[in-house]
Amino acid sequence: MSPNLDGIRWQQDRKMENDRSENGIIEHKSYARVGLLGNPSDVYYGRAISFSLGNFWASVRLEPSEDLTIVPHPTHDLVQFNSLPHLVNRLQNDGYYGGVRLLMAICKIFYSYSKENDINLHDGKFKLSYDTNIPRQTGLSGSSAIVCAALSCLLDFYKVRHLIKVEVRPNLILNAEKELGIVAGLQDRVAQVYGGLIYMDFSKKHIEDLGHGLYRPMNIDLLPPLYLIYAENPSDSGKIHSTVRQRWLDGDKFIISSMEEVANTALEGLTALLEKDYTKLASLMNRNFDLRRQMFGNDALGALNIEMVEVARRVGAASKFTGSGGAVVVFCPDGPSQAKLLEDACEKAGFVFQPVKVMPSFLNEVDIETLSSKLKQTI
Ligand SMILES: Nc1ncnc2c1ncn2[C@@H]1O[C@H](COP(=O)(O)OP(=O)(O)O)[C@@H](O)[C@H]1O
Ligand SMILES: O=C(O)[C@H]1O[C@H](OP(=O)(O)O)[C@H](O)[C@@H](O)[C@@H]1O
Ligand SMILES: [Mg+2]
Repeated sequence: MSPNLDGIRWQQDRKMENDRSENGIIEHKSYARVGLLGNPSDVYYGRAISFSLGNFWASVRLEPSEDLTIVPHPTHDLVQFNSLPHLVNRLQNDGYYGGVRLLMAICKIFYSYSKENDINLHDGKFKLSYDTNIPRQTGLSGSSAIVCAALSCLLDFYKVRHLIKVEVRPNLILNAEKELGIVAGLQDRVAQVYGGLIYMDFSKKHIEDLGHGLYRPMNIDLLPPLYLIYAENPSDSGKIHSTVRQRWLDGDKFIISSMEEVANTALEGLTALLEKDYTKLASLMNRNFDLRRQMFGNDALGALNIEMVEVARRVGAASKFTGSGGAVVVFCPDGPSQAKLLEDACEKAGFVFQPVKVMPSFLNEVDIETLSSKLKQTI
């Protein structure tokens, strides 16, 4: 685009923003996330390093209104079908639910939290709608992106951003999903609330003393170029019930020690990133996935998911799941030529291959003020 056209586009964007703010309309985006090291130990008092992924996002729009309305999305909350096979096909691919229940759940959790903490909410009402381009069931945290963007809208509509600390917000997002029976941990929600690259420590002591983990934003320039692989229709992958959580609760020694080792990949990864020791980063990423595979087993992970990891490893790259499966994050130690080999291999295998775009932190001044002073600084 020419500089002149850029200028016109910029003015149009500003005009639209002004029009929206005059009408009291609030819009927030929340991005997908990549668990780079340590996941899923976040669910087990472990540690993680994750970042906000600019390639995909969800957006939520809040418009002041006479009634309180949650607007179904025209495609994600489809209730009108061409035929019975269309309905069945849709349920088989995407399940029964869209985002409406997520918006309702965060409204409930936000209200309860405000009440319990003597945060006064005005009587205004609103219409809440959403959109998302985060591929579903790919372990890129599409559900919490919708919840996170909605929470941000509520914070601004009720003007309580300064009263609900940044560290607490991931818990609210997680609680909204727990309310719906969605099994999840805090890692994703932390990355989505903070943006950028974050080191997280979920040690039992922190969780019990503070009610949340310790979260340290890191400079995104510490990251080498990374790539993302995902499957557009991730079939049955990762859906087989896993017994890992029960085994951990039952004190299974192998699961407990393996989870500690997974958590250590994040601790060692912190030093490796700070020193830009990318050889070490590659070995930690591989180790992280290998430990997951030993704990969960091939059936629970799914053949397609394992193939996504293997396709990268066959060209000598390091790879692991971004979340619980469906997408893989890759580091190519040999640089662009290796990435090209991988791109070709992905095309042959029918996987989508994309360079990763890391989103910088999007905390504003009001958000940062809610943080305790030693957690304000980026490491
Ligand atoms: N793209 C989407 N559009 C609408 N709702 C979604 C979308 N992705 C997830 N959800 C909602 O979140 C719930 C959990 O989604 P999940 O499969 O865990 O996705 P993810 O791993 O991407 O977070 C779904 O049952 C649905 O209610
Ligand atoms: O297993 C994991 O790595 C993560 O799984 C969940 O994320 P999802 O995007 O649904 O795959 C969970 O919410 C995270 O806390 C785990 O680390
Ligand atoms: Mg989810």
